[in-house]
Amino acid sequence: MAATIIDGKAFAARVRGQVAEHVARLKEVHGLTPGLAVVLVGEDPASQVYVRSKGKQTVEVGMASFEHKLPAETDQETLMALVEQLNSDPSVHGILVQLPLPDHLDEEAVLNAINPAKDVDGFHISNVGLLGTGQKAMVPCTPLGCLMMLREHHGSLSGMDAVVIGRSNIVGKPMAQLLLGDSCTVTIAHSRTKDLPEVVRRADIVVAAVGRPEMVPGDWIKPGASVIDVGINRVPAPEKGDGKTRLVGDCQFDSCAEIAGAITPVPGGVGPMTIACLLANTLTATCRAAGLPEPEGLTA
Ligand SMILES: Nc1nc(=O)c2c([nH]1)NC[C@@H]1CN(c3ccc(C(=O)N[C@@H](CCC(=O)O)C(=O)O)cc3)C=[N+]21
Repeated sequence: MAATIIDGKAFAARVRGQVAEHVARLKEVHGLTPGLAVVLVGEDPASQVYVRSKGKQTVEVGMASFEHKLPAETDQETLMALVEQLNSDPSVHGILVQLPLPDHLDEEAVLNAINPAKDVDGFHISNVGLLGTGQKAMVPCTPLGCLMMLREHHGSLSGMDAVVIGRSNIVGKPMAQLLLGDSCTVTIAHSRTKDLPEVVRRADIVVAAVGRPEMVPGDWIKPGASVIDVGINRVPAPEKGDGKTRLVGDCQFDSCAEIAGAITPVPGGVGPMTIACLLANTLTATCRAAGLPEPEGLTA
């Protein structure tokens, strides 16, 4: 195996350490405690696990954590009213509404009701526009975490060929904007892309964000390229026993690791960085709201 394994778990722990230092100083010097509110509608077990883990890490870095669990049948008005309440609560600096929402709810309307300054997911239309025009925005956590790992590994990304596989609003599109902001030549590939293997073979940086288990094999990868695997797919693992599952990414780890220069594992890669960046964004939102200088190295 030739590739450097980018340890997202260790990187995320360092980011949380930096966040915790800033939080301690905010408390001591300014009497400010950053607060993150997470809203979960419904009882999806995977979502509950993520929300619990976010809440635990929020408290560990010294922030206040507010969890709002609403039943699956919650109506639009009730959810919008909760968002309004959090918007006007001075102890809440960041708001995250866990996605996906149940089908009967209007996701776009809910996300756009969040005060953009508290929009730590970066999904509000004005943050999307700010990012797209290179202005100061709240940046989506997963792409921000991917960018941090790439910058750490490469230093400058200027002039590199980057291929983002997947065009979602949560990962693919903002990832492409961030890479463009760091002067990569960016291609966004998707399900209709002609000759995807050839497109991917041109890339110095591959970001796989499609949600299809192990769809990128090693022979699509240019030797020495950096592979960032955003996929978190739970698949059956009969070898572990009846009904057992395991997590795999969108890339075939072993074959890609033989050819790549660097690769993120699943689990232990992008996932932990996503949560660390959520905490970083909450810190950033708190500093901006208070008119204080932003933490260095924790923003795009
Ligand atoms: N508004 C919103 N913002 C989100 O950021 C958001 C969301 N909704 N809905 C759900 C997805 C999913 N998500 C993950 C974060 C961390 C891990 C993570 O840390 N995963 C571990 C493994 C966890 C396990 O073992 O299941 C890892 O990759 O090492 C996974 C998934 C954030 N999401």
